[in-house]
Amino acid sequence: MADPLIEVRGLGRRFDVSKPWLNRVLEREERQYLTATADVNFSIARGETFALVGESGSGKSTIAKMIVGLLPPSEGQILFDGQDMGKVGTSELRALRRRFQMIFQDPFASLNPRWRVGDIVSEPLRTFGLAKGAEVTREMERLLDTVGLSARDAEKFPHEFSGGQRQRIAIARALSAKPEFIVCDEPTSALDVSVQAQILNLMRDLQDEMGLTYLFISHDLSVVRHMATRTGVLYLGRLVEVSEGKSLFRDPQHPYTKMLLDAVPDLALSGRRRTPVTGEIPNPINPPSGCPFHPRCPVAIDKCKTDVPPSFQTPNGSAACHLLG
Ligand SMILES: Nc1ncnc2c1ncn2[C@@H]1O[C@H](COP(=O)(O)OP(=O)(O)OP(=O)(O)O)[C@@H](O)[C@H]1O
Repeated sequence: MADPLIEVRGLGRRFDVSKPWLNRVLEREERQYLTATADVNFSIARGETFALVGESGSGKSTIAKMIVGLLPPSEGQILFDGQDMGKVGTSELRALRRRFQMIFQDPFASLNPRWRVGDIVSEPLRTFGLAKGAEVTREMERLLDTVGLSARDAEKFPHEFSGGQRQRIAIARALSAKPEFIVCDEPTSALDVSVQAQILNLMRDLQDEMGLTYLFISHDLSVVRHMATRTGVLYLGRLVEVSEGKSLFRDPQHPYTKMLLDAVPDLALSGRRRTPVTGEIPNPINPPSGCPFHPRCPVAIDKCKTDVPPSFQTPNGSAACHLLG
């Protein structure tokens, strides 16, 4: 990819989930680690919406948090505009931080309930020195207008708004830092379906107007189909398939992607035979050897039990499956 804004290389994160020291000694247990993500690689081009999709616990939020610097990676690199985030100094990091923002699933939790909306939205303007004096108010009111709210809303508190309006406030706040890249972690999954569509359309309009780049995280394939320019499918912390545009939905390559799509009745099968959803997601503390999907895979071969599959080129992207090699 020419000139990606974000590059993620070999990104992994483990969590120490050991019992307290005394219990370990008494029960003769070793320390335990949970692998939330392992060897994740992808790039996001400027102006693109890269979606990460996967079931609960597949590692979506962990990746999002590492990218915005809320969680240090256990291994791998994150490059923002060519700069290795793990190697930049504090002042450079602060300057870079302004350029990427995050929108969370629950806007109520991410908005300070004791602050008025005007202060919430204008705080990044002051923090990053983007406006001074009367300019701050003018810019804050312009941002409220941009997201479909009004200047009168500036005096209110977050609890006076509906869920959709609160997400608009969170978007205005994110935009006030004048970011290039926004990580959207399940931004509409707490909202009613009709409100979801309004927020998704607002996000798309803002992207067109401002040339924003999105990492869009969702477990909802219908939402991903609406938003994504490219989609990555996560299974047990590993990226199993990446595909361009709508091709993931028309022509999925990885057996897990097929199973995931087939679990959604509204998504057309386009002539494929339905792959039945079988088995449970394994425990990430003790993941299967080889391909993590092999215990649930209807077409697994012996090699899948022993060897982690590399990523192979597919007609519209790549997929990590031995059968595609
Ligand atoms: N702080 C933590 N300590 C221990 N385990 C964690 C921690 N954070 C996440 N995990 C585990 O890491 C794995 C990935 O979690 P993550 O929240 O990234 O998944 P997700 O795909 O975002 O799921 P969801 O859609 O439910 O939020 C899960 O098994 C989760 O239990």
